[in-house]
Amino acid sequence: MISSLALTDFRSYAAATLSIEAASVVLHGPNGAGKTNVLEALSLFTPGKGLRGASAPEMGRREPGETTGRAWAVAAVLDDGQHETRLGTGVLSPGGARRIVRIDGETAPPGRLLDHLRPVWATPEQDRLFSDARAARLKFFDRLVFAADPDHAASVTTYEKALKERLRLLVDGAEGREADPLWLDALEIRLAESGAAAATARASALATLQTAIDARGDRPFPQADLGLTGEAERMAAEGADADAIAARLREGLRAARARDAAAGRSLFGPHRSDLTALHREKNRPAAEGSSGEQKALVLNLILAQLTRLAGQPAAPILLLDEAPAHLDAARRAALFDEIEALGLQAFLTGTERALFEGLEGRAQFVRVEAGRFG
Ligand SMILES: Nc1ncnc2c1ncn2[C@@H]1O[C@H](COP(=O)(O)OP(=O)(O)OP(=O)(O)O)[C@@H](O)[C@H]1O
Repeated sequence: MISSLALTDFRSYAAATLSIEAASVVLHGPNGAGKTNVLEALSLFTPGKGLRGASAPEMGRREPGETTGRAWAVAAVLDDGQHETRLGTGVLSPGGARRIVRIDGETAPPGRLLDHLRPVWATPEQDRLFSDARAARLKFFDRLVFAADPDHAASVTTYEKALKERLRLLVDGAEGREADPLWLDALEIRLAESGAAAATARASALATLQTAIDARGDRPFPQADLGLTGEAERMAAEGADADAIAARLREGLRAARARDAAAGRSLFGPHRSDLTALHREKNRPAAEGSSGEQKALVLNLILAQLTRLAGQPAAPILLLDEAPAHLDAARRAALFDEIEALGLQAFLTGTERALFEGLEGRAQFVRVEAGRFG
């Protein structure tokens, strides 16, 4: 577990350290105190832009009137009972855009963080996940896939880059500038291969998550029947191999060229897939549910994710922003019991300590105020 955290010029924190003594940590304090900033700092111990999807310069502390974020650092000690690992990330110069990662003092590729820690987060933005825009939902799901299957991020990045290039060529072609047909073919091959890999990883993650949801029963949250729209994902779920899926994607991409060029958008491919969920008990689409119901479904999905990650060598940690929002007292209590039963480390935020009554005596309570720990 993480045994200490140090923030230097990160968001609202000039210099703050927190020594962690319990598996669960409750951060409570008024609005704007800096609670979410702590979760964001912890979410940077995995590749990517963290829980707010922010850029590195945004995270550097700015005094009123300052336009450039300072050089910042987040450091943690990970203690597995046998030995300690020091994890660090930050930028070295004011406004620096590239965050670097250090493990035990050595600069390391961000992907190496996955050998040590797998943060999973739930934020208030997900309260309407199922009625939100499709792209946000797919991104959420891709992150769940990636946490257990790091290659998935590379497939998605390769795919998205090639998709942009293909569209540029097609639009250029439509405007009369000659598009190199060989280059277009090459891009579509790359799209088909990375798209098939991504769809296969998604289908397999979906099956594992559904099994975990089913095994969890309905404790403490309602269950979802998950699905993925998208032809490639359907083929993968039915057992088609990557070559067959890639061949189908190539065919579809080729057929979509004229339409994409005219629309100025890429209308075919697994970037248009979607995660669907049915509230099992009510037999209704999750999208029709209230914020509280959607939150409960998302939390069940996140708990299922944690169950499947628990089998892996790198420890999952749970970051729950505004955890008690939308949850009634019974669900809150059940959530706390569940976190303890999973034996994982969790960081929870909320404005009132009283909302975490069920964790009194079981968690470490930290008062946060104006970028300081009380
Ligand atoms: N780069 C930055 N430099 C300085 N302060 C920042 C920076 N980025 C954000 N802040 C400040 O951090 C504070 C927000 O912190 P945070 O979102 O963690 O609050 P919170 O305790 O989670 O609040 P809430 O309960 O409203 O969600 C704001 O006061 C904001 O101005």
